[in-house]
Amino acid sequence: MRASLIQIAVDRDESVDSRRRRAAELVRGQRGSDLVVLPELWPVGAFAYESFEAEAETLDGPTHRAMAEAAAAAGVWLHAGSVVERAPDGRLFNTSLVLSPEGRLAGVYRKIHRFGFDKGEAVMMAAGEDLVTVRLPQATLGLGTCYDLRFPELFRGLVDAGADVLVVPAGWPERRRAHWTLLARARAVENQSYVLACGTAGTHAGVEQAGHSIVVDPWGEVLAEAGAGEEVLTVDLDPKKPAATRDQFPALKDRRLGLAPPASARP
Ligand SMILES: O=C(O)CCC(=O)C(=O)O
Repeated sequence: MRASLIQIAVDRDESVDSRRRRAAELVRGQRGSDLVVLPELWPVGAFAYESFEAEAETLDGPTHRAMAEAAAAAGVWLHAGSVVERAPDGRLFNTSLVLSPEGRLAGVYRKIHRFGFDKGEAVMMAAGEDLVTVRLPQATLGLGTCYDLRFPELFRGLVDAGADVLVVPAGWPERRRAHWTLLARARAVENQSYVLACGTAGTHAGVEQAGHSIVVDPWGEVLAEAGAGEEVLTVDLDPKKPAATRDQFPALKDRRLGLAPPASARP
């Protein structure tokens, strides 16, 4: 199973329309891959909070349309990264779209953990509530977005729902790049799953992006890692490897759920 991560540059000098056209062209160029992944909020920029309202799209908006056409033209499954979605009730969500090789909408994931503490995304956007997996012929994708990577229970929930390839689009800042790499490897090892973590390059809203998109196998080995600039990272995955790893080293079977709280915390 061939996966290509498109680490597109999100710089403040490029318009959203231009980047959307460029992203579509990059996706079209990935014919031969089975799965293509774009990063978080690449049309607008994950930190371009002042543009969120103006660039918000309905689910069937311009990014969806452009990406559906590009996925169908390339004949690939496309995790189209995320967009600022305006829901019918007016709320904004950080929403990821997965498209089939025919351009059909196969999955919608609204980011569950919003970043920013008391500002930015955390106050401007509503939180998703639902775990999302998407069944491909070769694998089951489990979806997370950027800051979600810090919350292991989300990914464990995805594994319990059958995921074996965890896909994490992001707009991760350079300043915390060491966390990005460490957390991607941790999520792969503890869940005995592939992790495809696709970030952005460039600088927008004064935030330098980490780049360094990374593909980790279910044993925690880094199969490929991008540099800082715009780049397409292509890697071949073995769809049998998550199950083989779980058979050979069956740590997931040793989970102890529902442990009692410490005696001192009991009423
Ligand atoms: O957790 C982090 O350090 C970065 C998270 C982030 O930038 C995001 O979720 O947009």
